Amino acid sequence: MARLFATEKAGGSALYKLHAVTVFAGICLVLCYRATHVPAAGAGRAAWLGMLAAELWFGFYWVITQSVRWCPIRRRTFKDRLAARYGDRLPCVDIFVCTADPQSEPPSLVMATVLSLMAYNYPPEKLNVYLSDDGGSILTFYALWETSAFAKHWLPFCRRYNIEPRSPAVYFADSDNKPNDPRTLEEWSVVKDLYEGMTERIDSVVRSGKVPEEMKVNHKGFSEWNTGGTSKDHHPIVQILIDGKDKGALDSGGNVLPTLVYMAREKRPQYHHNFKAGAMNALIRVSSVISKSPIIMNVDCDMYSNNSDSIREALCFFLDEEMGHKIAFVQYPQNYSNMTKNNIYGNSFSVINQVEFAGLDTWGGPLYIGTGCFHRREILCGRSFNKDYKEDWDQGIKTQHRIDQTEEKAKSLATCTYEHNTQWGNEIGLKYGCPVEDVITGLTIHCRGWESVYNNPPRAAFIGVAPTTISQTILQHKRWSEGNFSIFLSKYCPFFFGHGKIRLPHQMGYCLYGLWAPNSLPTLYYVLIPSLGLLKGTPLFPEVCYMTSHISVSYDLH
Ligand SMILES: O=c1ccn([C@@H]2O[C@H](COP(=O)(O)OP(=O)(O)O[C@H]3O[C@H](CO)[C@@H](O)[C@H](O)[C@H]3O)[C@@H](O)[C@H]2O)c(=O)[nH]1
Ligand SMILES: [Mn+2]
Repeated sequence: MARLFATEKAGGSALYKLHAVTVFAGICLVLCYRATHVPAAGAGRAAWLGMLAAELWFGFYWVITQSVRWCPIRRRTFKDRLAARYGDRLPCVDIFVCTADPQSEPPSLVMATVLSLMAYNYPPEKLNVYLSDDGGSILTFYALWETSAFAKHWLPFCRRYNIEPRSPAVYFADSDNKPNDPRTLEEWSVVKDLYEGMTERIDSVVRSGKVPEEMKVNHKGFSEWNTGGTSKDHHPIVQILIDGKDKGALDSGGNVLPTLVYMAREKRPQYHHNFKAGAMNALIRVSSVISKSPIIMNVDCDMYSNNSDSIREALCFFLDEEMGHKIAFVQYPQNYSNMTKNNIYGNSFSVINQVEFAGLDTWGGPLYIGTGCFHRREILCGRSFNKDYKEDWDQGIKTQHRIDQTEEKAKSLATCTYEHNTQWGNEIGLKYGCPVEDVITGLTIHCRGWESVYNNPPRAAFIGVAPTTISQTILQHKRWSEGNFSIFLSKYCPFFFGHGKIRLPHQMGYCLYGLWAPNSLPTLYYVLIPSLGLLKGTPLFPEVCYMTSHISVSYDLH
């Protein structure tokens, strides 16, 4: 049967290997020189040996990086074959969006993300969007309620004109998207006005910090906030704003709408909430009584969908007859739209996105990086690889139940104590206790025998907001370096934990990130000591000889 995706070697690999061989020779020569030219004691020997140690480290680290550079591959999907083979008989998909704070993550932008996800080119009755609000804020709930109303106009508009991207914020901000045809223009203006009206209302409610009383009568959900409570101390809240199974919930074009759910898990000061991993695990459970789709996709609230075909592309991997049964998750790259002119903080992750993840894909797949990722529910919940296991792509809750009963059941799954004495956060769901919960979760999935796939289509699937200041950048890098290093030092060290479970280059690939933090020490040494040596007149590098026309000048730094 024709494959649903193709795997190709990335171009230029032979050239790269040639280059790597020369670099390797260079490294050997440098180390040789260092080892054979150690100065006498007192003439800078300590500094020299330090240079040797740093160079040994760099050489070692360079070898580690070869795992992800040696033979990158590219994946290409065949959505037309998927369509021909399955038509609309596709699995249900649950989409999880995490937000934490209405002040630093403005609800109007979160809602643009939610709308872009609801508008996927996918049968709406099979789509369920969940928003987890770790801020437990009535402002975010209000914004989502507004969104549920606007979606009735936005979704049919997206479909009718097949627009991209489907985040209204981004779409309307680009004046090139303004249609010329007068009839279309009229509809465009109506939808744009509705969108701007909604955004203004949300922003003004967020600015004032409270929802006007007359708005609160519009939905029973607002009463959840009647009892007081703060963002760190409140009962669990689950509100199904749109029930996709309700035959009466239709958009303005008469089509079914995707299910839309608001969740704020219970928070109490005496219980640790485990940050995003805790929110994700609560979402896994809550969704299991509302939709229970076999596929779970998750994104950060600032990452809108830029490509409405991403679900179908991910399914080309999962539903592929030959390889699909091995694939646990499909990871898309993190792309950003707000890069500073010269990308001075290196936030675009071009090397990771273009090279390293494609390189990791050769050896068993990219890391799970917490956003823009499609998982199989069963595997995220702890299943180990077994070649005879057949996924039930039909699973999911398809019949309508009473909303209030479902909500009550869901709430009981989002309490602080639910996970006590269970394997949640350990064997089941995302792992707790690590600043990069995503990476360690992905590692355990790989070690349970599964593979992952990296999909980087020409049209970016997700676009987010990168840190824009040096302090935000440093904070983020500190968390990532610290998190990956703590994995390296823990019992999950890829070389030991992964031994016999994942291939050596795959272990090396994981360690590349695990060793980011210690890499800083030799780097610091290498930028500081030679400069100090220069001031003191201690040479740490060989003499450089210039050949001018006739005479040869020997140039020494001291
Ligand atoms: O207690 C919390 C803290 C954070 N979040 C959400 O988690 C996401 C990521 O948090 P953010 O503060 O934006 O961290 P980043 O450094 O941007 O996140 C990157 O790094 C994290 C750790 O590796 C991954 O989980 C993320 O997906 C990845 O985008 C956001 O949507 C937050 O709203 C929660 O839901 N609850
Ligand atoms: Mn972020």
